[in-house]
Amino acid sequence: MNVTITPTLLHGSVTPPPSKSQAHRLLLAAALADGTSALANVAFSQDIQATVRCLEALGAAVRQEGDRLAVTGLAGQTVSGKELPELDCGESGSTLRFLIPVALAVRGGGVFTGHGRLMERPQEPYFDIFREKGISYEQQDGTLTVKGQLTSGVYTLPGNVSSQFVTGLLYALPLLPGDSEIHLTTPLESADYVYMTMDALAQFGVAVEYDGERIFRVPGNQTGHPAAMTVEADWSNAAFWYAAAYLDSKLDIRGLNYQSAQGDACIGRLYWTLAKPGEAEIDVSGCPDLVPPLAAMAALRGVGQVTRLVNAARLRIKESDRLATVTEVLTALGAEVEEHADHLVITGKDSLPGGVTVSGHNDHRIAMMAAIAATNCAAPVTITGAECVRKSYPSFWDEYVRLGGQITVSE
Ligand SMILES: O=C(O)C1=C[C@@H](OP(=O)(O)O)[C@@H](O)[C@H](O)C1
Ligand SMILES: C=C(OP(=O)(O)O)C(=O)O
Repeated sequence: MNVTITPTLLHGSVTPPPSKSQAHRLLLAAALADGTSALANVAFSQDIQATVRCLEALGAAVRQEGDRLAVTGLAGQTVSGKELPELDCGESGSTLRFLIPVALAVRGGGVFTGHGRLMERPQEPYFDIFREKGISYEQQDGTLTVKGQLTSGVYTLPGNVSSQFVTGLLYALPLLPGDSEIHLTTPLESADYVYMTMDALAQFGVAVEYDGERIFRVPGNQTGHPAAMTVEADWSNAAFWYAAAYLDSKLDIRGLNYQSAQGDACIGRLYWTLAKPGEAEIDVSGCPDLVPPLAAMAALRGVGQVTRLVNAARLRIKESDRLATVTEVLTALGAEVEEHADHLVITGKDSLPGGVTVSGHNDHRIAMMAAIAATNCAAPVTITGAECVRKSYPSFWDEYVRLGGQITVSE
């Protein structure tokens, strides 16, 4: 699907969709608990559909009524069958990395498949652990099979490849009979995502400890208890509407929790950082998903205003190489962006020429960035593969139109 945008500012009120990261976490905790949990305000983005499908494949029962889910957890159930479960993770890195250790703990392994770029995204921190612990793994033709007995003990891994490995272990290790520890060999990046994990586990009565530096202590033998939870609005996707507002759209962004555990809530603070004149440097190691909206803001910050988005190496291993795709798309629109190995330097302008076709790179956050930057372009912008927003925000284009955005859709 191609979307052609005739540039116009947006106006009106908008409530961001339910948080994808929080929904993944609550679903996992519910699926491992010893009873039926009630989750409200769940949106069925492709990534959440992937997590639901995989949890069902592991043996949890999920019943849907509108945006509510009743999830009956696995704890205490005897899962029949010796076959390894088949887990189709779609394009969701969270689903894959959260469920690899969980599948080992509850089913002795699994056969994981993925689409798009998913199976090319790194899993080495797990593979290194598996070699040390005698768990077999084999990756070929887009399928990853893991098999073995996960045992309690010390798990050593880097903290700067993806926090998703730590989250996966924090779900799996409490299920084992003995106590475990996670030792990080490098500082933890995206730390707020791990705090969000600990928060979700705590809601279901599972306790883990973090020293704030390199060590997690995870008591074993923990069974979570069911809970009733409502998924918060998504700060990572709210950031695109913040970017639109920064670029002069008149938006009332509603429904957000300002005390949220979502690290991307810092977009509120970063908005004001970019509103001040002068060179700005933003360390994005804790909030990598904000780079596309921040880059759109920086590109239109005002003539000659320099913004540096630093500590961004991990952006290269997302749905696309986001340092390359942010640079390519914004440059095509007429922005001034320098791509470096682990950072971007963006020099602001007052408006962009547009008048081009750009690829969404099968990356929801790149397509949404282009849509927001297009509000400040002089000539129409076409985004190819625009349906990729479904990964986290299926209603994005409907909302864009509802807010006055002018688009035409073609195949
Ligand atoms: O745990 C999560 O929900 C996520 C963690 C982050 O990944 P990294 O920890 O790999 O940076 C983030 O980019 C991703 O969109 C969601
Ligand atoms: C990187 C993302 O998700 P995941 O790693 O779960 O695929 C994202 O939503 O931007």
